[in-house]
Amino acid sequence: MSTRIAFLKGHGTENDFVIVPDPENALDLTPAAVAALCDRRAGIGGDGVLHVVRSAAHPEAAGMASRAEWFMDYRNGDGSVAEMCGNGVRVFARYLQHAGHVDGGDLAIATRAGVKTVHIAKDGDVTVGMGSARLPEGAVTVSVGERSWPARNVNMGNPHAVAFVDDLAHAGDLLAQPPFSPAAAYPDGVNIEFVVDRGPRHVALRVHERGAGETRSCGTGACAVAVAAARRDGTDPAVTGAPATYTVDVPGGRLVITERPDGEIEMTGPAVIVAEGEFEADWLENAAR
Ligand SMILES: N[C@H](CCC[C@H](N)C(=O)O)C(=O)O
Repeated sequence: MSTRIAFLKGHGTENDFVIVPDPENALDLTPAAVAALCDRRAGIGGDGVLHVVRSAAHPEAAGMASRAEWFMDYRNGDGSVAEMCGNGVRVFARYLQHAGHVDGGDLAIATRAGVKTVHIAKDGDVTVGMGSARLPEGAVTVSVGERSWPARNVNMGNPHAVAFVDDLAHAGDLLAQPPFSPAAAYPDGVNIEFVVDRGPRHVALRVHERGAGETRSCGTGACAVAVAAARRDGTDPAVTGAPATYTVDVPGGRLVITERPDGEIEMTGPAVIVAEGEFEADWLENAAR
């Protein structure tokens, strides 16, 4: 019997993750190993992996170790690396609390998009300081079948194209990534959100995520949608001087996004640890071949 490796399953509004605690960064989590873990038939299953590493033990996070003890080494389910995962940070914080590494309240987590401040509330919700959005210039178009829409290019540390549509069904089956143009707008790929209105400052989305396909929720995507909606609605906090709060319904639940006049964006939503277990190191090695 080979070494057994501990894992947990968690989700944030049904964006689900395989959590792999590895404080000393001892595991060689190759893209193939991540894809094997995320395989919903032959593996554990998930939209991505949250590799839990002490910041001081990871070359990409050592510089943040004085500000954040833990580094979220996030991987998409296809094995690719992404700069940031908003639902992932909430679940990561919940794991740190579950494992006894932190109490509730305030903590900081290192990510590839910098150190994020997190608050674990007593009511179970987790709030993440997501930083501010960048809005690259240039028109972008996304298409599904015969339909095309203008999209807002929003970067939350990772790239998003936000399209406002009349009906979320117009996004089709989202089995493949919708075509976008110009290709140069997103040289490293893109997460594409389709958005409808549900009421004043209340929207709903579907999303095709880079490296994961259609997911039940995308935290950075919900932030990108709130930012795009505020620019559309004339509620841009940098212009009005007042915070803009949007309720964003995702297929897996509800997120609340507040953008402040200084540009800082906060996202609040649930985070749940569903199960924990072990897998055989030999299994992963063979599955990842
Ligand atoms: N697929 C995304 C990363 C995960 C984002 C999403 N799960 C979130 O909660 O922000 C990307 O490649 O940029």
